[in-house]
Amino acid sequence: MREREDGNNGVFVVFEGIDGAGTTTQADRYGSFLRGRRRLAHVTREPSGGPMGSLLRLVLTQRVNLPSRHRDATMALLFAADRLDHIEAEVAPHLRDGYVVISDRYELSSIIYQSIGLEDEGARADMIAWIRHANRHALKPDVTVVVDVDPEVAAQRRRARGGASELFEEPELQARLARAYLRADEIIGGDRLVHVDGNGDVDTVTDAIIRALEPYVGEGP
Ligand SMILES: Nc1ncnc2c1ncn2[C@@H]1O[C@H](COP(=O)(O)OP(=O)(O)O)[C@@H](O)[C@H]1O
Ligand SMILES: Cc1cn([C@H]2C[C@H](O)[C@@H](COP(=O)(O)OP(=O)(O)O)O2)c(=O)[nH]c1=O
Repeated sequence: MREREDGNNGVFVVFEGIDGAGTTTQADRYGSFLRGRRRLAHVTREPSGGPMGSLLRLVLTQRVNLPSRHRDATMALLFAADRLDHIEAEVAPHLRDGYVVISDRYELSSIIYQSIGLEDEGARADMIAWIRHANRHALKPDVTVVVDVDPEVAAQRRRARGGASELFEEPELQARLARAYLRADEIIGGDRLVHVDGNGDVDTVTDAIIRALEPYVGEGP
């Protein structure tokens, strides 16, 4: 356990990937693995369960519609606001208490999803810089795990999971998102990021995640 400059003792881990990559499954399993090793672990997700996160869930399920002209920017601002609320209400208090906090999605989702609609490289780079600026007060994760999965595999898993499809769940868009996640290091160079192949069965992926995170989280209390 480390005493960080910001007074947090815990470790902040983020799981990222396209829809159906298995991040929810793997975040839960990693939390259970840590608890089995007698570590304090708290699993959470974005959009959060707070007021802005609840509004975002209504947008994602298309029960609330945002103005179409600046939808990406509006979404990025809502996600950034939800993130600050999530940190203050849930992430930071657990880190202060020494927990490993595992968030299913965080800033990288905003960077990738809210810029993917821009075809022009320059316009996309500008948008990413603006999103990062909007998130400048958000605590940096100690490590982000990107669970890379072929879009066809993820689509199959979403079908098996069932439920209504959400805002971003179109095959062509998901394929572009998968390519963007593979290149995440180029986008957020400097931040600690590890890639794990998420195409295997659940246990194989969990084992790979445990190995990849060991240098950052450790195994013992
Ligand atoms: N490695 C895996 N192999 C097969 N099915 C998986 C795997 N990981 C997750 N699933 C299943 O795929 C569906 C989507 O997984 P989920 O964890 O909800 O994905 P995400 O949170 O990334 O959208 C769920 O029904 C889950 O049980
Ligand atoms: C946190 C975050 C999520 N999202 C999107 C990604 C997902 O499509 C959706 C989260 O929905 P969720 O139901 O959690 O999807 P999944 O379990 O499949 O990951 O919100 C953004 O576009 N920007 C963000 O900053």
